[in-house]
Amino acid sequence: MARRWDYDLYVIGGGSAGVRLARTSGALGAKVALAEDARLGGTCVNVGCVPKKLFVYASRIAHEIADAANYGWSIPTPSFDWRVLRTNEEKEVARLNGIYRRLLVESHVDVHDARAVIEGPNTLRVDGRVVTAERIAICTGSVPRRPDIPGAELGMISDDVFVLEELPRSIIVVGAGYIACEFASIFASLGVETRLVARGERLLPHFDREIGLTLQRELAKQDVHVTCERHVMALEKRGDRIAVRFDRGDEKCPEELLADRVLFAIGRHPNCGHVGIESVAIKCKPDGAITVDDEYRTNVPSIHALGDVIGRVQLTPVALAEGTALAHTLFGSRGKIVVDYEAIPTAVFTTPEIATVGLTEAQARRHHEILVFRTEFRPLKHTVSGRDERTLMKLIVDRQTDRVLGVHVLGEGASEMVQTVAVAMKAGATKAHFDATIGIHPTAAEELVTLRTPVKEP
Ligand SMILES: Cc1cc2nc3c(=O)[nH]c(=O)nc-3n(C[C@H](O)[C@H](O)[C@H](O)COP(=O)(O)OP(=O)(O)OC[C@H]3O[C@@H](n4cnc5c(N)ncnc54)[C@H](O)[C@@H]3O)c2cc1C
Ligand SMILES: NC(=O)c1ccc[n+]([C@@H]2O[C@H](COP(=O)([O-])OP(=O)(O)OC[C@H]3O[C@@H](n4cnc5c(N)ncnc54)[C@H](O)[C@@H]3O)[C@@H](O)[C@H]2O)c1
Repeated sequence: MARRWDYDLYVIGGGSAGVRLARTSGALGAKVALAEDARLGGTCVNVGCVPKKLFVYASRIAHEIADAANYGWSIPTPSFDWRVLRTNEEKEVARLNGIYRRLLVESHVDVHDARAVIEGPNTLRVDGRVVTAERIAICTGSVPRRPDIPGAELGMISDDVFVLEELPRSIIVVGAGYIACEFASIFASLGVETRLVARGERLLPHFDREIGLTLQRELAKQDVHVTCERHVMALEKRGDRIAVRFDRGDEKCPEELLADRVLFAIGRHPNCGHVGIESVAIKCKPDGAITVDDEYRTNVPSIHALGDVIGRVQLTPVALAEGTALAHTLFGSRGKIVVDYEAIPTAVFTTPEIATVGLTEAQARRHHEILVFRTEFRPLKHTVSGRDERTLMKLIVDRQTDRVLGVHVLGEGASEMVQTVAVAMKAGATKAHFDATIGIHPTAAEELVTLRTPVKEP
Protein backbone atom coordinates (compact mmCIF):
# COMPACT_ATOMS: atom_id res chain seq x y z
CA MET A 1 0.00 0.00 0.00
CA ALA A 2 1.34 3.44 -0.92
CA ARG A 3 2.34 5.58 2.04
CA ARG A 4 0.26 8.68 2.69
CA TRP A 5 3.30 10.58 3.97
CA ASP A 6 6.98 10.56 3.00
CA TYR A 7 7.86 9.90 6.64
CA ASP A 8 6.23 8.77 9.87
CA LEU A 9 8.31 11.39 11.68
CA TYR A 10 10.31 14.39 10.53
CA VAL A 11 12.71 15.77 13.17
CA ILE A 12 13.94 19.35 12.84
CA GLY A 13 17.29 19.78 14.60
CA GLY A 14 20.12 17.33 15.16
CA GLY A 15 21.02 18.17 18.75
CA SER A 16 20.62 16.05 21.88
CA ALA A 17 16.81 15.91 21.71
CA GLY A 18 16.49 15.50 17.94
CA VAL A 19 19.14 12.83 17.44
CA ARG A 20 17.86 10.77 20.38
CA LEU A 21 14.26 11.04 19.18
CA ALA A 22 15.15 10.21 15.56
CA ARG A 23 17.38 7.25 16.22
CA THR A 24 15.15 5.71 18.90
CA SER A 25 12.12 6.09 16.61
CA GLY A 26 14.11 4.62 13.70
CA ALA A 27 15.19 1.70 15.86
CA LEU A 28 11.53 1.12 16.79
CA GLY A 29 10.70 0.73 13.09
CA ALA A 30 9.42 4.20 12.17
CA LYS A 31 10.39 5.84 8.87
CA VAL A 32 12.27 8.90 10.05
CA ALA A 33 14.19 11.85 8.59
CA LEU A 34 16.16 14.50 10.46
CA ALA A 35 17.27 17.91 9.22
CA GLU A 36 20.27 19.71 10.68
CA ASP A 37 21.45 22.96 9.14
CA ALA A 38 24.69 23.21 11.12
CA ARG A 39 26.65 20.38 12.76
CA LEU A 40 25.17 17.15 14.11
CA GLY A 41 25.19 16.93 17.89
CA GLY A 42 23.84 20.48 18.32
CA THR A 43 24.83 22.74 21.17
CA CYS A 44 26.12 20.06 23.54
CA VAL A 45 28.59 18.52 21.12
CA ASN A 46 29.66 21.61 19.19
CA VAL A 47 29.44 24.66 21.45
CA GLY A 48 28.39 23.35 24.83
CA CYS A 49 28.97 20.53 27.30
CA VAL A 50 31.66 18.60 25.43
CA PRO A 51 34.12 21.28 24.23
CA LYS A 52 33.45 23.21 27.46
CA LYS A 53 34.41 20.17 29.56
CA LEU A 54 37.62 19.77 27.52
CA PHE A 55 38.42 23.40 28.37
CA VAL A 56 37.65 22.62 32.01
CA TYR A 57 40.14 19.72 31.95
CA ALA A 58 42.76 22.03 30.40
CA SER A 59 42.14 24.65 33.06
CA ARG A 60 42.42 22.13 35.91
CA ILE A 61 45.87 21.07 34.77
CA ALA A 62 47.00 24.56 35.79
CA HIS A 63 45.82 23.77 39.33
CA GLU A 64 47.54 20.38 39.30
CA ILE A 65 50.80 22.01 38.24
CA ALA A 66 50.51 24.58 41.03
CA ASP A 67 49.72 21.82 43.54
CA ALA A 68 52.59 19.61 42.42
CA ALA A 69 55.50 21.34 44.17
CA ASN A 70 54.65 20.22 47.71
CA TYR A 71 54.21 16.70 46.41
CA GLY A 72 57.82 16.78 45.31
CA TRP A 73 57.41 17.59 41.66
CA SER A 74 59.44 20.27 39.99
CA ILE A 75 57.89 21.37 36.72
CA PRO A 76 60.10 23.96 35.07
CA THR A 77 58.32 26.95 33.45
CA PRO A 78 55.09 25.38 32.22
CA SER A 79 53.47 27.20 29.34
CA PHE A 80 50.04 26.94 27.78
CA ASP A 81 49.11 27.10 24.08
CA TRP A 82 45.43 27.89 23.46
CA ARG A 83 45.74 26.93 19.78
CA VAL A 84 46.88 23.40 20.64
CA LEU A 85 43.88 23.00 22.93
CA ARG A 86 41.53 24.43 20.29
CA THR A 87 42.91 22.17 17.55
CA ASN A 88 42.53 19.04 19.67
CA GLU A 89 39.11 20.06 20.90
CA GLU A 90 37.98 20.60 17.29
CA LYS A 91 39.29 17.16 16.33
CA GLU A 92 37.27 15.55 19.11
CA VAL A 93 34.14 17.47 18.15
CA ALA A 94 34.55 16.41 14.49
CA ARG A 95 34.91 12.79 15.63
CA LEU A 96 31.67 13.09 17.60
CA ASN A 97 29.88 14.71 14.63
CA GLY A 98 30.79 11.58 12.64
CA ILE A 99 29.58 9.26 15.40
CA TYR A 100 26.23 11.05 15.53
CA ARG A 101 25.81 10.66 11.77
CA ARG A 102 26.70 6.98 11.97
CA LEU A 103 24.22 6.38 14.80
CA LEU A 104 21.46 7.97 12.75
CA VAL A 105 22.30 6.07 9.58
CA GLU A 106 22.50 2.79 11.52
CA SER A 107 18.98 3.51 12.82
CA HIS A 108 17.81 3.99 9.19
CA VAL A 109 17.21 7.73 9.63
CA ASP A 110 17.52 9.87 6.47
CA VAL A 111 19.79 12.77 7.38
CA HIS A 112 19.19 16.02 5.50
CA ASP A 113 22.01 18.53 5.89
CA ALA A 114 19.68 21.47 5.42
CA ARG A 115 17.33 23.85 7.13
CA ALA A 116 13.77 22.55 7.49
CA VAL A 117 10.89 25.00 7.58
CA ILE A 118 7.35 24.02 8.51
CA GLU A 119 4.75 24.96 5.87
CA GLY A 120 1.73 23.07 7.18
CA PRO A 121 0.72 20.59 9.89
CA ASN A 122 2.31 17.75 7.87
CA THR A 123 4.44 19.64 5.39
CA LEU A 124 7.96 21.03 5.43
CA ARG A 125 10.28 22.66 2.97
CA VAL A 126 13.77 21.21 3.07
CA ASP A 127 16.42 22.40 0.64
CA GLY A 128 13.75 23.73 -1.74
CA ARG A 129 11.87 20.39 -1.70
CA VAL A 130 8.49 19.74 -0.13
CA VAL A 131 8.50 16.82 2.30
CA THR A 132 5.49 15.39 4.12
CA ALA A 133 5.35 13.61 7.45
CA GLU A 134 2.62 12.21 9.66
CA ARG A 135 4.35 13.91 12.60
CA ILE A 136 6.89 16.69 12.89
CA ALA A 137 9.12 17.27 15.92
CA ILE A 138 10.70 20.66 16.58
CA CYS A 139 14.02 20.09 18.35
CA THR A 140 15.69 23.36 17.41
CA GLY A 141 17.24 24.11 20.80
CA SER A 142 18.13 27.53 22.13
CA VAL A 143 20.49 30.38 21.31
CA PRO A 144 22.48 32.70 23.60
CA ARG A 145 20.90 36.02 24.59
CA ARG A 146 22.58 39.39 24.19
CA PRO A 147 21.50 42.33 26.31
CA ASP A 148 19.69 45.19 24.65
CA ILE A 149 22.35 47.85 25.34
CA PRO A 150 24.50 50.09 23.14
CA GLY A 151 27.56 48.24 21.85
CA ALA A 152 26.23 44.77 22.80
CA GLU A 153 27.58 43.42 19.48
CA LEU A 154 31.12 44.06 20.77
CA GLY A 155 30.68 41.36 23.41
CA MET A 156 31.04 37.63 22.82
CA ILE A 157 28.43 34.98 23.47
CA SER A 158 29.41 31.46 24.53
CA ASP A 159 29.48 30.19 20.90
CA ASP A 160 32.29 32.68 20.18
CA VAL A 161 34.57 31.24 22.87
CA PHE A 162 34.88 28.04 20.85
CA VAL A 163 36.27 29.94 17.84
CA LEU A 164 38.45 32.38 19.76
CA GLU A 165 41.78 32.61 17.93
CA GLU A 166 43.77 33.82 20.90
CA LEU A 167 43.31 33.78 24.62
CA PRO A 168 42.65 37.38 25.74
CA ARG A 169 44.75 38.95 28.47
CA SER A 170 41.65 40.17 30.26
CA ILE A 171 37.94 39.40 30.16
CA ILE A 172 34.77 40.68 31.77
CA VAL A 173 32.14 37.96 32.07
CA VAL A 174 28.58 39.23 32.49
CA GLY A 175 26.12 36.88 34.21
CA ALA A 176 25.86 34.68 37.28
CA GLY A 177 24.60 31.34 36.01
CA TYR A 178 26.20 28.15 34.74
CA ILE A 179 28.00 29.60 31.74
CA ALA A 180 29.28 32.75 33.44
CA CYS A 181 30.73 30.81 36.38
CA GLU A 182 32.17 28.00 34.26
CA PHE A 183 33.87 30.29 31.77
CA ALA A 184 35.13 32.69 34.43
CA SER A 185 36.73 29.70 36.16
CA ILE A 186 38.22 28.39 32.89
CA PHE A 187 39.63 31.75 31.82
CA ALA A 188 41.05 32.60 35.25
CA SER A 189 42.72 29.19 35.56
CA LEU A 190 44.30 29.67 32.12
CA GLY A 191 45.85 32.93 33.32
CA VAL A 192 43.37 35.45 31.94
CA GLU A 193 42.64 38.43 34.20
CA THR A 194 38.97 37.71 34.86
CA ARG A 195 36.14 39.78 36.26
CA LEU A 196 32.66 38.37 36.79
CA VAL A 197 29.85 40.90 36.95
CA ALA A 198 26.42 39.83 38.24
CA ARG A 199 23.29 41.93 38.39
CA GLY A 200 21.92 40.04 41.43
CA GLU A 201 23.28 39.80 44.95
CA ARG A 202 25.22 36.57 44.41
CA LEU A 203 26.43 33.96 41.94
CA LEU A 204 24.22 31.01 40.96
CA PRO A 205 20.93 32.49 42.17
CA HIS A 206 19.04 29.25 41.43
CA PHE A 207 21.36 27.13 43.58
CA ASP A 208 21.56 26.79 47.34
CA ARG A 209 22.52 30.20 48.71
CA GLU A 210 25.50 28.97 50.68
CA ILE A 211 26.83 27.13 47.63
CA GLY A 212 26.68 30.31 45.53
CA LEU A 213 28.37 32.37 48.21
CA THR A 214 31.07 29.76 48.78
CA LEU A 215 31.80 29.57 45.06
CA GLN A 216 32.20 33.34 45.06
CA ARG A 217 34.73 33.07 47.90
CA GLU A 218 36.64 30.24 46.20
CA LEU A 219 36.79 32.08 42.86
CA ALA A 220 38.01 35.21 44.64
CA LYS A 221 40.94 33.16 46.03
CA GLN A 222 41.87 32.44 42.43
CA ASP A 223 41.86 36.17 41.66
CA VAL A 224 38.50 36.23 39.90
CA HIS A 225 37.09 39.65 40.75
CA VAL A 226 33.41 39.10 41.46
CA THR A 227 31.18 42.17 41.45
CA CYS A 228 27.49 41.78 42.29
CA GLU A 229 24.51 44.12 42.00
CA ARG A 230 25.96 45.86 38.99
CA HIS A 231 24.26 46.40 35.63
CA VAL A 232 26.16 46.75 32.38
CA MET A 233 24.89 49.85 30.58
CA ALA A 234 27.04 50.06 27.42
CA LEU A 235 30.07 48.72 25.59
CA GLU A 236 32.35 50.88 23.48
CA LYS A 237 35.42 50.14 21.37
CA ARG A 238 38.64 51.79 22.68
CA GLY A 239 41.49 50.87 20.35
CA ASP A 240 42.03 47.10 20.69
CA ARG A 241 40.04 46.97 23.90
CA ILE A 242 36.44 47.28 25.03
CA ALA A 243 35.22 49.81 27.59
CA VAL A 244 32.37 48.54 29.75
CA ARG A 245 30.19 51.11 31.49
CA PHE A 246 28.24 50.07 34.59
CA ASP A 247 25.27 51.74 36.30
CA ARG A 248 27.55 52.84 39.16
CA GLY A 249 31.05 52.45 40.49
CA ASP A 250 32.88 52.04 43.79
CA GLU A 251 36.42 51.42 45.00
CA LYS A 252 36.23 47.69 44.08
CA CYS A 253 34.77 48.19 40.62
CA PRO A 254 34.83 51.60 38.93
CA GLU A 255 31.96 52.81 36.76
CA GLU A 256 34.00 52.06 33.66
CA LEU A 257 36.41 49.19 33.03
CA LEU A 258 38.55 48.19 30.08
CA ALA A 259 39.08 44.60 28.97
CA ASP A 260 40.28 42.75 25.88
CA ARG A 261 37.05 40.81 25.70
CA VAL A 262 33.55 40.78 27.17
CA LEU A 263 31.47 37.61 27.41
CA PHE A 264 27.70 37.77 27.85
CA ALA A 265 26.35 34.69 29.64
CA ILE A 266 22.87 35.86 30.52
CA GLY A 267 20.69 32.94 29.51
CA ARG A 268 19.43 31.36 26.31
CA HIS A 269 16.34 31.99 24.14
CA PRO A 270 14.30 29.15 22.66
CA ASN A 271 15.35 28.90 19.01
CA CYS A 272 12.09 29.21 17.08
CA GLY A 273 13.16 31.62 14.35
CA HIS A 274 13.36 30.19 10.81
CA VAL A 275 11.32 27.11 11.72
CA GLY A 276 8.01 28.29 10.28
CA ILE A 277 6.00 27.96 13.52
CA GLU A 278 3.98 31.03 12.58
CA SER A 279 2.73 29.33 9.40
CA VAL A 280 0.75 26.86 11.54
CA ALA A 281 0.17 29.26 14.47
CA ILE A 282 2.06 27.22 17.08
CA LYS A 283 1.52 28.70 20.53
CA CYS A 284 4.46 29.93 22.58
CA LYS A 285 4.88 31.16 26.16
CA PRO A 286 5.76 34.82 26.78
CA ASP A 287 9.48 33.89 26.88
CA GLY A 288 9.19 32.38 23.38
CA ALA A 289 9.31 28.73 24.48
CA ILE A 290 6.92 26.45 22.57
CA THR A 291 3.97 25.34 24.68
CA VAL A 292 3.52 21.55 24.84
CA ASP A 293 1.48 19.01 26.79
CA ASP A 294 3.00 16.05 28.61
CA GLU A 295 3.41 14.18 25.31
CA TYR A 296 5.39 17.13 23.93
CA ARG A 297 2.45 17.91 21.60
CA THR A 298 1.97 21.52 20.55
CA ASN A 299 -1.45 23.04 19.89
CA VAL A 300 -1.11 21.52 16.37
CA PRO A 301 -1.70 17.81 17.10
CA SER A 302 0.73 16.50 14.45
CA ILE A 303 3.59 18.72 15.66
CA HIS A 304 5.67 18.02 18.76
CA ALA A 305 8.45 20.04 20.41
CA LEU A 306 11.08 19.01 22.93
CA GLY A 307 14.49 19.93 24.31
CA ASP A 308 15.65 23.49 25.01
CA VAL A 309 13.02 24.92 22.65
CA ILE A 310 10.27 24.14 25.19
CA GLY A 311 12.26 25.96 27.90
CA ARG A 312 11.65 23.47 30.73
CA VAL A 313 15.11 22.37 31.82
CA GLN A 314 17.93 23.29 29.48
CA LEU A 315 20.20 20.30 30.13
CA THR A 316 21.41 17.62 27.73
CA PRO A 317 20.29 14.60 29.79
CA VAL A 318 16.81 16.13 30.01
CA ALA A 319 16.69 16.64 26.21
CA LEU A 320 17.80 13.01 25.80
CA ALA A 321 15.17 11.75 28.23
CA GLU A 322 12.48 13.73 26.40
CA GLY A 323 13.62 12.28 23.05
CA THR A 324 13.52 8.73 24.39
CA ALA A 325 10.13 9.26 26.03
CA LEU A 326 8.51 10.68 22.90
CA ALA A 327 9.93 7.99 20.61
CA HIS A 328 8.55 5.24 22.85
CA THR A 329 5.22 7.02 23.29
CA LEU A 330 4.79 7.36 19.50
CA PHE A 331 6.27 4.11 18.21
CA GLY A 332 6.82 1.81 21.20
CA SER A 333 4.58 -0.82 22.69
CA ARG A 334 4.44 0.45 26.28
CA GLY A 335 2.00 3.34 25.82
CA LYS A 336 2.72 6.84 27.07
CA ILE A 337 6.15 7.36 28.67
CA VAL A 338 6.63 10.48 30.77
CA VAL A 339 9.82 12.15 31.96
CA ASP A 340 10.17 12.64 35.70
CA TYR A 341 11.34 16.22 36.20
CA GLU A 342 11.71 15.80 39.98
CA ALA A 343 15.18 15.89 41.54
CA ILE A 344 17.23 16.32 38.37
CA PRO A 345 20.90 16.29 39.35
CA THR A 346 23.05 19.02 37.84
CA ALA A 347 26.63 20.29 38.04
CA VAL A 348 28.50 23.51 37.46
CA PHE A 349 31.98 22.70 36.16
CA THR A 350 33.86 25.44 37.91
CA THR A 351 37.04 24.64 39.85
CA PRO A 352 36.12 23.68 42.53
CA GLU A 353 33.01 22.22 40.98
CA ILE A 354 29.45 22.18 42.24
CA ALA A 355 26.83 19.48 42.01
CA THR A 356 23.38 19.37 43.44
CA VAL A 357 20.21 17.32 43.45
CA GLY A 358 16.84 18.06 44.99
CA LEU A 359 15.74 21.07 46.98
CA THR A 360 17.88 23.96 48.16
CA GLU A 361 17.67 24.80 51.84
CA ALA A 362 15.41 27.78 51.09
CA GLN A 363 13.09 25.75 48.82
CA ALA A 364 12.84 22.97 51.38
CA ARG A 365 11.99 25.40 54.21
CA ARG A 366 8.96 26.62 52.27
CA HIS A 367 7.15 23.27 52.47
CA HIS A 368 8.95 21.10 55.02
CA GLU A 369 10.25 21.15 58.51
CA ILE A 370 13.89 20.34 57.90
CA LEU A 371 17.19 19.38 59.43
CA VAL A 372 20.35 20.61 57.72
CA PHE A 373 23.54 18.55 57.94
CA ARG A 374 26.59 20.45 56.84
CA THR A 375 30.33 20.09 56.71
CA GLU A 376 33.07 22.32 55.41
CA PHE A 377 36.67 21.16 55.34
CA ARG A 378 40.02 21.38 53.65
CA PRO A 379 40.36 18.28 51.45
CA LEU A 380 43.23 15.94 52.36
CA LYS A 381 44.93 16.64 49.03
CA HIS A 382 45.32 20.29 49.91
CA THR A 383 46.71 19.72 53.41
CA VAL A 384 49.94 18.92 51.54
CA SER A 385 49.54 20.93 48.33
CA GLY A 386 48.99 24.02 50.48
CA ARG A 387 46.09 25.24 48.30
CA ASP A 388 43.58 27.19 50.34
CA GLU A 389 40.48 25.44 48.96
CA ARG A 390 37.51 24.28 51.04
CA THR A 391 34.89 21.66 50.30
CA LEU A 392 31.28 22.26 51.34
CA MET A 393 28.59 19.59 51.66
CA LYS A 394 24.99 19.97 52.71
CA LEU A 395 22.25 17.44 53.24
CA ILE A 396 18.71 18.74 53.58
CA VAL A 397 16.48 16.26 55.43
CA ASP A 398 12.75 16.24 56.16
CA ARG A 399 12.47 16.20 59.95
CA GLN A 400 9.24 14.19 59.93
CA THR A 401 9.85 11.57 57.24
CA ASP A 402 13.68 11.48 57.41
CA ARG A 403 13.68 11.67 53.56
CA VAL A 404 16.74 13.33 52.06
CA LEU A 405 15.32 16.27 50.13
CA GLY A 406 18.50 17.85 48.80
CA VAL A 407 22.22 17.21 48.49
CA HIS A 408 24.63 20.02 47.65
CA VAL A 409 28.35 19.60 47.17
CA LEU A 410 31.05 22.10 46.29
CA GLY A 411 34.44 20.52 45.86
CA GLU A 412 36.57 18.27 43.70
CA GLY A 413 34.61 15.35 42.28
CA ALA A 414 31.22 16.85 43.20
CA SER A 415 29.55 15.87 39.93
CA GLU A 416 30.72 12.26 40.13
CA MET A 417 29.49 12.02 43.75
CA VAL A 418 26.10 13.59 43.20
CA GLN A 419 25.26 11.52 40.12
CA THR A 420 25.30 8.43 42.35
CA VAL A 421 23.58 10.07 45.28
CA ALA A 422 20.78 11.03 42.87
CA VAL A 423 20.00 7.32 42.40
CA ALA A 424 19.55 6.94 46.14
CA MET A 425 17.29 9.98 46.19
CA LYS A 426 15.15 8.58 43.35
CA ALA A 427 14.82 5.41 45.42
CA GLY A 428 13.51 7.53 48.29
CA ALA A 429 16.58 7.34 50.52
CA THR A 430 16.25 8.56 54.09
CA LYS A 431 18.97 10.00 56.29
CA ALA A 432 18.96 6.63 58.09
CA HIS A 433 19.98 4.97 54.79
CA PHE A 434 22.86 7.40 54.45
CA ASP A 435 23.87 6.71 58.09
CA ALA A 436 23.74 2.94 57.52
CA THR A 437 26.04 3.17 54.50
CA ILE A 438 29.73 2.51 55.11
CA GLY A 439 32.02 5.17 53.67
CA ILE A 440 34.97 4.70 51.34
CA HIS A 441 38.09 5.95 53.05
CA PRO A 442 39.87 8.24 52.46
CA THR A 443 37.53 10.18 50.19
CA ALA A 444 35.62 13.41 50.40
CA ALA A 445 32.44 11.50 49.51
CA GLU A 446 32.54 9.52 52.77
CA GLU A 447 31.55 12.73 54.55
CA LEU A 448 28.10 12.39 52.97
CA VAL A 449 27.48 9.21 54.98
CA THR A 450 29.14 10.31 58.22
CA LEU A 451 27.25 13.54 58.92
CA ARG A 452 25.63 12.99 62.31
CA THR A 453 24.83 16.34 63.93
CA PRO A 454 22.37 18.74 62.33
CA VAL A 455 23.17 22.42 62.16
CA LYS A 456 21.65 24.25 65.15
CA GLU A 457 18.75 26.49 64.22
CA PRO A 458 19.69 30.13 64.82
C1 LIG B 1 28.30 26.69 26.80
C2 LIG B 1 27.28 25.65 27.17
C3 LIG B 1 27.63 24.63 28.03
C4 LIG B 1 26.70 23.67 28.38
N1 LIG B 1 27.08 22.70 29.25
C5 LIG B 1 26.20 21.76 29.62
C6 LIG B 1 26.61 20.72 30.50
O1 LIG B 1 27.76 20.66 30.95
N2 LIG B 1 25.68 19.79 30.84
C7 LIG B 1 24.39 19.83 30.36
O2 LIG B 1 23.60 18.94 30.69
N3 LIG B 1 23.99 20.81 29.52
C8 LIG B 1 24.86 21.77 29.14
N4 LIG B 1 24.46 22.75 28.27
C9 LIG B 1 23.07 22.75 27.77
C10 LIG B 1 22.88 21.73 26.62
O3 LIG B 1 23.88 21.94 25.65
C11 LIG B 1 21.48 21.89 26.01
O4 LIG B 1 20.51 21.77 27.03
C12 LIG B 1 21.22 20.82 24.95
O5 LIG B 1 22.20 20.83 23.95
C13 LIG B 1 19.84 21.03 24.32
O6 LIG B 1 19.63 20.11 23.28
P1 LIG B 1 18.53 20.38 22.16
O7 LIG B 1 18.53 19.17 21.29
O8 LIG B 1 17.27 20.84 22.75
O9 LIG B 1 19.09 21.63 21.33
P2 LIG B 1 20.45 21.82 20.52
O10 LIG B 1 21.50 20.92 20.98
O11 LIG B 1 20.73 23.29 20.53
O12 LIG B 1 20.08 21.36 19.03
C14 LIG B 1 19.26 22.09 18.18
C15 LIG B 1 19.75 21.88 16.76
O13 LIG B 1 18.76 22.32 15.85
C16 LIG B 1 19.41 22.87 14.71
N5 LIG B 1 18.38 23.67 14.01
C17 LIG B 1 17.75 24.78 14.47
N6 LIG B 1 16.83 25.20 13.57
C18 LIG B 1 16.88 24.32 12.52
C19 LIG B 1 16.17 24.21 11.31
N7 LIG B 1 15.18 25.06 10.98
N8 LIG B 1 16.49 23.19 10.46
C20 LIG B 1 17.46 22.31 10.77
N9 LIG B 1 18.16 22.36 11.93
C21 LIG B 1 17.88 23.35 12.79
C22 LIG B 1 20.55 23.63 15.32
O14 LIG B 1 21.57 23.87 14.35
C23 LIG B 1 21.00 22.69 16.43
O15 LIG B 1 22.02 21.83 16.01
C24 LIG B 1 25.38 23.72 27.86
C25 LIG B 1 25.02 24.74 26.98
C26 LIG B 1 25.96 25.69 26.63
C27 LIG B 1 25.57 26.77 25.69
N1 LIG C 1 26.95 22.54 33.56
C1 LIG C 1 25.78 22.60 32.93
O1 LIG C 1 24.93 21.72 33.04
C2 LIG C 1 25.47 23.79 32.06
C3 LIG C 1 26.50 24.62 31.64
C4 LIG C 1 26.18 25.69 30.82
C5 LIG C 1 24.87 25.92 30.44
N2 LIG C 1 23.91 25.08 30.86
C6 LIG C 1 22.50 25.32 30.48
O2 LIG C 1 22.41 26.41 29.60
C7 LIG C 1 21.55 27.41 30.14
C8 LIG C 1 22.05 28.76 29.78
O3 LIG C 1 23.20 29.10 30.56
P1 LIG C 1 23.40 30.56 31.13
O4 LIG C 1 24.49 30.54 32.10
O5 LIG C 1 23.46 31.50 29.98
O6 LIG C 1 22.00 30.84 31.82
P2 LIG C 1 21.52 30.78 33.35
O7 LIG C 1 20.06 30.82 33.30
O8 LIG C 1 22.20 29.69 34.10
O9 LIG C 1 22.08 32.13 33.96
C9 LIG C 1 21.79 33.36 33.40
C10 LIG C 1 22.16 34.43 34.40
O10 LIG C 1 22.20 35.68 33.75
C11 LIG C 1 21.55 36.64 34.56
N3 LIG C 1 21.03 37.66 33.65
C12 LIG C 1 19.94 37.60 32.86
N4 LIG C 1 19.80 38.75 32.16
C13 LIG C 1 20.83 39.54 32.50
C14 LIG C 1 21.27 40.83 32.12
N5 LIG C 1 20.58 41.55 31.21
N6 LIG C 1 22.38 41.33 32.69
C15 LIG C 1 23.07 40.61 33.59
N7 LIG C 1 22.72 39.38 33.99
C16 LIG C 1 21.62 38.85 33.46
C17 LIG C 1 20.48 35.87 35.31
O11 LIG C 1 20.16 36.51 36.51
C18 LIG C 1 21.18 34.53 35.55
O12 LIG C 1 21.90 34.53 36.75
C19 LIG C 1 21.54 27.14 31.64
O13 LIG C 1 20.34 27.56 32.23
C20 LIG C 1 21.70 25.65 31.71
O14 LIG C 1 20.44 25.05 31.69
C21 LIG C 1 24.18 24.02 31.67
